[in-house]
Amino acid sequence: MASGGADVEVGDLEQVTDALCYHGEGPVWSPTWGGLRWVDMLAGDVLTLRADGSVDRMHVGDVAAFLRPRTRGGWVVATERGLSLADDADGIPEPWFDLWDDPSVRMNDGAVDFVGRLWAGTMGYDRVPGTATLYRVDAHGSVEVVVPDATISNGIDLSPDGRLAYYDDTPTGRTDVFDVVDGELVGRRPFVAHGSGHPDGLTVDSAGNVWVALNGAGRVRCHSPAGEVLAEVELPVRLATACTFGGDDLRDLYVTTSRENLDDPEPEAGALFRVRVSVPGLPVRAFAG
Ligand SMILES: O=C1O[C@H](CS(=O)(=O)O)[C@@H](O)[C@H](O)[C@H]1O
Repeated sequence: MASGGADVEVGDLEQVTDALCYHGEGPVWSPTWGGLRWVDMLAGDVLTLRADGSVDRMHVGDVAAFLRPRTRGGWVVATERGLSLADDADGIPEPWFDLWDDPSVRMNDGAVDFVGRLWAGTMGYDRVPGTATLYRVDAHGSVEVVVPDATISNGIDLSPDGRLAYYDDTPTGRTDVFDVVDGELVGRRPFVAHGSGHPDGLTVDSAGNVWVALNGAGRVRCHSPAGEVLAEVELPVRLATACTFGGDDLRDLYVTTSRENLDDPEPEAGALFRVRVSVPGLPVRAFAG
């Protein structure tokens, strides 16, 4: 079931795939690969939705955390501790470099900024507080720590003018917002405290609204730039993990789901869902490396 507020309307929810994933995450719409790709994160697989509705699966490593197109063609994928690069859309990515050695920490969600740098978030397999980091990686592979001491570095995205960055460190129960000044994230403050569910992936639409997947609460909630709730998409499964806009007009909101660690998953847990919305998303930003 889906419901919309005055400024944002949402249509009926559609199940796009069977429950193909153990832990679906990281949906990205890109003309580079002709539509939607997402990950079955802990299987280390990247899935591609073809125009006829079929799904291709490609194994890229022990973990496939998130992916983005590259400006020169091909794509980048975050694996367990590093980044891999492919030169063309359907090419298998080759390891580029690892960011750390510690096997207790893995990649999680990420994004690309307006100048083509990659933001790569991490988490400890045991979710030890303070062991996660948000890194920034430039086109040449130079790495900087942007947010230290997080616990589950999760969804991150920018406002349409690039001046704000919204960020989930899941166990805080909040989405926070930073000012982006000369590419640095400064002035961190709470944007929204979510009453239910765990803030997971997020995406910002072309009006600057922030859509947050609430893992455990089975919904995606749309907040205005002022933080008010404008709309909500309710899923038939508890573990809603991430969302992105796709389709030719960028008005299809795709939502990934999971059955990670569930003893009693719903039959649809791990499926991909889609709903039409009245406000389009923003085109994907490609990695410059
Ligand atoms: O992004 C992720 O988030 C979840 C965190 S939670 O379950 O919502 O608390 C985590 O379980 C998952 O492994 C990770 O990919």
